[in-house]
Amino acid sequence: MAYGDRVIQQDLTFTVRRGEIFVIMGGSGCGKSTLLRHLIGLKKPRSGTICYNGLDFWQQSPSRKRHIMRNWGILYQGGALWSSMTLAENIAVPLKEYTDLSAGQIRDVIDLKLALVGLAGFQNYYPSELSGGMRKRAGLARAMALDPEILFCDEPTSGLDPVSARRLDQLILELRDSLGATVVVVSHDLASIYTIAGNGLFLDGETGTMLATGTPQQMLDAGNLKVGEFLTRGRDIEPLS
Ligand SMILES: Nc1ncnc2c1ncn2[C@@H]1O[C@H](COP(=O)(O)OP(=O)(O)OP(=O)(O)O)[C@@H](O)[C@H]1O
Repeated sequence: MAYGDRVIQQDLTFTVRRGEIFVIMGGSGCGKSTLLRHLIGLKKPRSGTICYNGLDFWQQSPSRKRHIMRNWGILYQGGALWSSMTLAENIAVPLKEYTDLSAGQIRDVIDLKLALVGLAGFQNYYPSELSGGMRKRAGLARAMALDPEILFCDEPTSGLDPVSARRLDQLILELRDSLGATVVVVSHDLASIYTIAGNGLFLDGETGTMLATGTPQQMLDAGNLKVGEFLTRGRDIEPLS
């Protein structure tokens, strides 16, 4: 992965398994968001391949790419809702763009998705009328509008108070369990990582590559000092040496 001549990360090899919550972790500026941009098809890797269900994404035709992307939901930092639209209108956008549902059916899906994230009855609220946690949950409802196979979340708990953050973690776990979605999360929130992560990887900004992969415990057990410091900071766990 590179911007111009500057290589951000290289030699990344990992697999996200269906139905798991996979967390991309690492310190500030190491390239987590850049990796996410590659995974959601916004940026082409300088070299190497990114495969979905065995298909090399960048080798696909534009229509096939669009078809693959139709099965993704994305929760951006802050929720990224359109401020001039109500929650119902926000969630209706992908439904109108990608489906032939009638207005009544779209209303039903909106009601369902808002109920799923604990926002039943908030259809006519504008994002500015909601708390940060509610905005994230509304963003999640929009990301889930098309019943995606893969849900990508960029720092979902950033900017939230601890109670809202843990509620969002629980919601992500529930969505994975009830809808069977695969979830890929960028996070450096330790409480969140230990709550939701099945597997993940640790990116290092200094060496520009991944230092560990696996469950958080496996990453700790692998004994890399930087990974150990990251995964035990502020916790009552002895850093590995
Ligand atoms: N559009 C861009 N053009 C050039 N360089 C960029 C661009 N976006 C990010 N970078 C650089 O790439 C590096 C990785 O950035 P990135 O945002 O992916 O890191 P991050 O791990 O997500 O950081 P943070 O945790 O602080 O959000 C940084 O040095 C950043 O300055």
